Amino acid sequence: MTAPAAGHDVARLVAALLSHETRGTPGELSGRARSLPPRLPTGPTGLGTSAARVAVPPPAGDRHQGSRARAPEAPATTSGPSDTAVPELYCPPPLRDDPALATEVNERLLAWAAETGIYAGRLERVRAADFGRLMMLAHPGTDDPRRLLAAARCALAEWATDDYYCDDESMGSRPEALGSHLGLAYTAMDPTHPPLRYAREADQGLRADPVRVALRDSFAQLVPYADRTQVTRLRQEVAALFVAYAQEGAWRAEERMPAVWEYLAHRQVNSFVPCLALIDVVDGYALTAAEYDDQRVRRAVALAGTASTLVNDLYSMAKEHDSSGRDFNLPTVVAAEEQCSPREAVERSVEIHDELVRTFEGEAAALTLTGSPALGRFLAGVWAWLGGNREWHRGSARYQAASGA
Ligand SMILES: CC(C)=CCC/C(C)=C(\C)COP(=O)(O)OP(=O)(O)O
Repeated sequence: MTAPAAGHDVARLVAALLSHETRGTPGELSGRARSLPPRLPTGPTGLGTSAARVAVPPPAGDRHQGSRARAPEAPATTSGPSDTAVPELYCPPPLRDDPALATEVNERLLAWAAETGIYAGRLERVRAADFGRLMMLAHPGTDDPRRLLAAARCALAEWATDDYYCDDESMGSRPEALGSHLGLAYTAMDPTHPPLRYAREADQGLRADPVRVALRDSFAQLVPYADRTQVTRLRQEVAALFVAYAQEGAWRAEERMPAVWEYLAHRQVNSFVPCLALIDVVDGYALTAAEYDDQRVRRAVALAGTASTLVNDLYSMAKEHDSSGRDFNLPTVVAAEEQCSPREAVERSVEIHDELVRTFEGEAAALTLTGSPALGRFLAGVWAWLGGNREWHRGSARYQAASGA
């Protein structure tokens, strides 16, 4: 069964409820959520599960609520060919829509991208992709553009690593250079300590490439907001992301389509997990390293990270279809393995996505009951991130037009 997606009408209702009534306990909040229209997923819905629901985080201050919500939402399909149109997904709605805040973050991000040199000559496409809007939608717990920008810089630097080194030949990606590019990119996040006689060259090497400049600066600019354990956590997630970029490069070099299980293992790591890892940083609190590393929490984050990235697979299919044909996404991998039609592969991919989201929902709700308040807040932030991520993907020009940003 595919659950209906909640739309802006429900999101506005939630935002209104939260803006006036969020002072209660998570339990009270869940009680209110129960009285909302049944289309709003807030936690497990089976008998006896009402106490174990994910409490949605309060949206940031009133100035960004309600009145600036977007006009009626677009249909839950892409404008691509019908066999790649995206069916409804089991996913929460975005908790806010504040175009002014999105634009502010987007413009600041553009200025930063221009300083670093990433996407030179393509900044208009970056503007149109509207990563500021992604941050605004996915992090409803703050309306501070500086905090949203800190996360946006990291995301854009990670995206640029993918575009420049892995995905996009028109941006200079070369399969044979992938390993050496990723190796040096890592040093932008975790500086090398060369013997003195090589220090100058090493420094010049870091400055010579816009992706390295962007990665280094995105980490440097986290410092006012993130403690050391949070920075270490992000570095670890991005290092794993780079390993998965190399994995994808190997499939290209081998001209091999991975098995579905193998692709899913990959997409857990080549995923938006680095974005999820910054949720507490953006919202101004710190989940302890011990809780983030708890295997149950890692599992929940991995489930959400994979699901949110499968949303990317579904919405970027049309763009990837138009590219060199060397892009991987779940429907393509499913179609190859199951020898089914593109439409059937999309439907199977949606089932996989929905299962992951439902599993996250149930397990996060249980963890919220047993973990610290910070963990509950973090998991609610992940849930909100899922809703913002899906909303951005279905509207972003990045997935409507030719690739490049
Ligand atoms: C923001 C971030 C962590 C990005 C790194 C991983 C990444 C580029 C994705 C998860 C998106 O996947 P894909 O390479 O398919 O991206 P596009 O469809 O080209 O946007």
